[in-house]
Amino acid sequence: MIEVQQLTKRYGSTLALDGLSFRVEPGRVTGFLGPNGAGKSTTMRALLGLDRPTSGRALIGGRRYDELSRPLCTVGALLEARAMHGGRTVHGHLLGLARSNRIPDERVGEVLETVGLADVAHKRAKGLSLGMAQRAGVAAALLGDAQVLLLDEPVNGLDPEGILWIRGLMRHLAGEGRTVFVSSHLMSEMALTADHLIVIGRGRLLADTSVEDFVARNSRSYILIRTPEPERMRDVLAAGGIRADDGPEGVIEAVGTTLETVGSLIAANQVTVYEISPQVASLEEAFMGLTADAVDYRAKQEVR
Ligand SMILES: Nc1ncnc2c1ncn2[C@@H]1O[C@H](COP(=O)(O)OP(=O)(O)OP(=O)(O)O)[C@@H](O)[C@H]1O
Repeated sequence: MIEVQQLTKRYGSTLALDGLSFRVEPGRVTGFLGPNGAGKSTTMRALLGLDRPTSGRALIGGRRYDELSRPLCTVGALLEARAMHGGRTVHGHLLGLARSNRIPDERVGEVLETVGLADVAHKRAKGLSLGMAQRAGVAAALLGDAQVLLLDEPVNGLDPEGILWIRGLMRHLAGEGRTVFVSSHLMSEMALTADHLIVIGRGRLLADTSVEDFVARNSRSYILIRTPEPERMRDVLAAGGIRADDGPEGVIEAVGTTLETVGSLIAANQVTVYEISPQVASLEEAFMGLTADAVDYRAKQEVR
């Protein structure tokens, strides 16, 4: 379990985290979402003892990172894929990590198999593709067989096959009862992978919700109608008990109805229409709506 309590981090005049609190439960994949600069990496770094919070606490299994006796066996983390020294082999890098954490040498072979790098284990890090480096980073995170896993943008640099693999791996690890906390700036990716979502913006909590609820609340569907007779169309819809919202560029959005119902009303009342089509607002749009203020704030800050 991960607990973040009233976490605040200030870098000079930048307030990166502003009293952030949330918990990440075991047995499920929790997506950590926010636009660029929201504070995701800062939170992860605070959890891993790489950044000292200005105030508040970031705990793993009830302890600060620097209080853990065998950190790698408590929390496995993937932060920066290119963190390996270019001259070392993947095998050498993992062996060094294993030995400094009192993890048996055999474990290195096991994790290399798990991430599909057994064949390139003796290649130097600088010769690896970004996708391979990402897999090597995942291998390091798995090395200590930790109950808590922190993955910062793990799909970065992976090809479609790699993306499917990492999704499957995260689900598998959560299925084993582990706490899996994964950051991303893509809502669509998280909707496919995560069970639960923590959404932040400007270092503050914006949402703490199940993916199911987020999808149910934000997948807005409607029938788009483009017509040269908007007033008549509105009257016809109102007479049929259908709500009509104003869409962009003068279109009408009929909510809570079907294409068939609207089509029949149009035919029965002989309204001229240029377009009638079903629409579903994407999760990405819903996410952008939720975080819009946070993004605006940053843009304004940068202009100053
Ligand atoms: N070492 C640092 N010194 C100064 N400011 C920093 C430092 N690290 C982060 N920040 C600032 O803190 C804020 C949060 O950054 P952070 O990297 O945590 O966001 P993020 O959500 O991980 O973004 P991204 O998706 O772009 O990685 C940003 O405004 C960033 O510019």
